[in-house]
Amino acid sequence: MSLQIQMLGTGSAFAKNYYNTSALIRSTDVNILIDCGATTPRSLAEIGLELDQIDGILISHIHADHVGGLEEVAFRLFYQYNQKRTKLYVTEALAQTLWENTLKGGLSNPTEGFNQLGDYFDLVYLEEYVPYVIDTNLTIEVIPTLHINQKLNYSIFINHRTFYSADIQFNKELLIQEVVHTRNCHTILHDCQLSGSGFVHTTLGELLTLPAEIQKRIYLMHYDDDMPSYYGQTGEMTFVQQHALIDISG
Ligand SMILES: O=c1ccn([C@@H]2O[C@@H]3COP(=O)(O)O[C@H]3[C@H]2O)c(=O)[nH]1
Ligand SMILES: [Zn+2]
Ligand SMILES: [Zn+2]
Repeated sequence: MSLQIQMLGTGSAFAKNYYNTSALIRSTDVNILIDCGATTPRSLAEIGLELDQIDGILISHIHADHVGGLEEVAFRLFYQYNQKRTKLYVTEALAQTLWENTLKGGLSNPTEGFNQLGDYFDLVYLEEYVPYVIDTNLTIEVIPTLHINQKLNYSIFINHRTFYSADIQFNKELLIQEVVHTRNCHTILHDCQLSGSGFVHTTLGELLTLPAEIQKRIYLMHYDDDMPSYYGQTGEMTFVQQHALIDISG
């Protein structure tokens, strides 16, 4: 069984040298996208993956660097790919706000009679903390995490053993207790704000307070353009590079 994560982008919301952070889960049988920022369609084109080769899209939260490419994907699947549909993995609450507050303006179409998210995507509602089996080799689970006060946000477990933070404020207890001690995740993909105070993201300084044994499992993503100047300053953690493939089959 082959299971890999390919980073489509590794940059922060404001990075210009790196695409928006998003990832492709590539299993033997399916390709599942985690988030779809404004730059994600370009990154997919660069790796030669057609939109109709994506079996589903999982959304963490509705900031534009995570959902800004969804309108393009929806339109292109419909108009360029012969009304091809893909699955959208979301909690019901997130689906509601994703449509009402992000996509409705562009995607609603009175002529076609389109006025809901389900007119473009096959909605698969995820329950928080409930593993969802995509196929025999791939299970995903979303857990609510804190990013912006009172805004829906999810982090993701892949096959129980890989943790994808998406955008979160530092949560040391979650990482130590749940991610490492309870689940023994071998791979942790974590957002990382390199300078300044965190406020809505996890900072490099915060991640450096983790034990080395945990740092060894961490790939840093969602970084700013000054990332190269931090080489050698990330303890046991590694910057994941755009388009890099990480084997998570273990
Ligand atoms: O309360 C707020 C809300 C937002 N922001 C900035 O806007 C960005 C939106 O995308 P992001 O979540 O990747 O990163 C966020 C931050 O850079 C912030 O600093 N404080
Ligand atoms: Zn972001
Ligand atoms: Zn965000």
